[in-house]
Amino acid sequence: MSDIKNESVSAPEAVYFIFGATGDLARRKLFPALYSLYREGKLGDRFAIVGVARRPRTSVQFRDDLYASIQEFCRYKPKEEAEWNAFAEHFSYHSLDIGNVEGYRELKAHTEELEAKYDIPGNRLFYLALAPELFGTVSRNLRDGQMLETRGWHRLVIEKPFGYDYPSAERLNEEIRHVFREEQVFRIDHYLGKEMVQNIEVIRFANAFFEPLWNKDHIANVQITLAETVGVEERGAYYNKSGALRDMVQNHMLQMLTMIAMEPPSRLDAEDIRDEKVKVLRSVRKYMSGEDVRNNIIRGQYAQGTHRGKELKGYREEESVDAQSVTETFFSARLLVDNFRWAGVPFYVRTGKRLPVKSTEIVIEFKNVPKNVLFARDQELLPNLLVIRVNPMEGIYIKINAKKPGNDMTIQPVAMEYCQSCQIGINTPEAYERLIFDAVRGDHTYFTRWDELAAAWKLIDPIAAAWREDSGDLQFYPAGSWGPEKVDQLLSDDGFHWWPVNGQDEDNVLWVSNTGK
Ligand SMILES: NC(=O)C1=CN([C@@H]2O[C@H](COP(=O)(O)OP(=O)(O)OC[C@H]3O[C@@H](n4cnc5c(N)ncnc54)[C@H](OP(=O)(O)O)[C@@H]3O)[C@@H](O)[C@H]2O)C=CC1
Ligand SMILES: O=C1O[C@H](COP(=O)(O)O)[C@@H](O)[C@H](O)[C@H]1O
Repeated sequence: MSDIKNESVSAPEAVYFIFGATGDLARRKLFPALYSLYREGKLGDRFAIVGVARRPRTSVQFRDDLYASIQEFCRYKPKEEAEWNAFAEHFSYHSLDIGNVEGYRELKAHTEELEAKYDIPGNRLFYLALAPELFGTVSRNLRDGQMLETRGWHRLVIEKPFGYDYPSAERLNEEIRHVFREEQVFRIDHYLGKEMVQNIEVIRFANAFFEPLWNKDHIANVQITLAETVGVEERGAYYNKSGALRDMVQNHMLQMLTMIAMEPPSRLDAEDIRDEKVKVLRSVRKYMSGEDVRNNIIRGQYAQGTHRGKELKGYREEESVDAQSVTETFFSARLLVDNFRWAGVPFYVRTGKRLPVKSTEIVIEFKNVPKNVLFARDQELLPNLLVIRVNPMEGIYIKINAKKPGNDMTIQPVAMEYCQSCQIGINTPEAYERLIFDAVRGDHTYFTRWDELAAAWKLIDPIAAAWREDSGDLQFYPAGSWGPEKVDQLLSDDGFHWWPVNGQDEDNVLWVSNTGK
């Protein structure tokens, strides 16, 4: 069967394999996503899910783990025993060491039984919730263990991080591509599954308010913030090698930037959209010298601090982190997109752990009207803002100037807010639900194509190289603060400042809002 996109509203019949089924990602994200899809009738009845990992586990124990995961992390809770059993019976567990090809032959026999039981025509989706070093081995052994010899489609879903730099990503890609074609590969960036990231296209291209203004003539700067309150938690060993640059910037931050900056695609088709995104990444100015990197990028690491009265340790004291580590837990940059649309418009990005709030927001700051307008003579006009709230609040916020009621011409900024999460709940459906559903239907739109990924690494590698040469620019910031002090200077040098996130200023004063908050 060909690997064509299936537009139907429910998933085609398939066996889903979760490699890494005993791991954290499966427990916190994948099982809950599968249950939500089931509850919404999107999986139908003809499906099977096989958990694969090394440790011995019976299918009954596996279903107990599944139940615990749904109870803790899923937005739906099991209703009654019969309903739960009807779902859980689709799950089974297969213990296998990724490197052992014999194990795949046993898996094949198990899968064929499931396909016969549920009348599934050989469609197989392999989700690799595994360390990336194992991707190549799994791909090879799926082929050598004859797991790809059916008449149905075969798709591979892979998690980030995809490589450590461009050369390692290319090697990884080669290993996978010996077995799977590009159109069979779905590289996850869960930010692309978020409601408001997908909404960027609609906000931009379906509004006469914004579309004509979306360029250097009308936009002064763009600010993308991805702030987290958490530290590295128990992922110190992974994070210490990755840092914010590889963990967040190479993927989520650049993906949001491309959605904001891309040209309208000729069709709303996965390949057309991804073509436009690649063009943006190729237009982002590369910082090749140490001086360019120092002038445009700030990296920081959290030191001891406090958050809401709680004492927090510094990064170097975290579990599995080297006491001399120079890994950045904070990144901020002035990025430039050197094309006709964006020439000269700074895109300021910042992301960090142990910041004061959990918030992902994109602020579009518009250029001001000419200052000689009569009423603006003796008043400082604030710029118009469009704020796209991505996470955890979801919505759109517009700030405009209006006359203050009264006899004179005093101008005040007012806000118009569409708070989506207040109305329909946060992140509904969750990113992983959308992405699993898209992958099983063969829709690549919100997955990263290889050339996108390659272009992103080519932007990141020179920054990492400059940092390796000179770690002297690492700035420490107290946990619970907004990062190194210098991060404000990045904008003030250009005559701008960061807009507060979550609609709050530093003293937690809410902005004017028509929702009455
Ligand atoms: N956790 C998260 O929130 C996120 C994770 N990711 C990525 O997802 C992937 C998985 O992460 P996570 O779940 O946290 O990792 P964990 O360490 O929690 O789980 C790893 C899984 O891999 C299995 N495994 C490891 N080696 C083998 C092997 N040789 N043969 C068979 N199974 C093996 C483990 O099974 P067992 O121990 O039973 O052998 C376990 O199920 C990683 O690439 C990570 O970067 C990406 C975004 C977020
Ligand atoms: O991919 C990752 O993302 C999370 C943040 O995701 P969010 O959806 O909660 O905003 C981050 O904590 C983690 O370090 C990173 O690997």
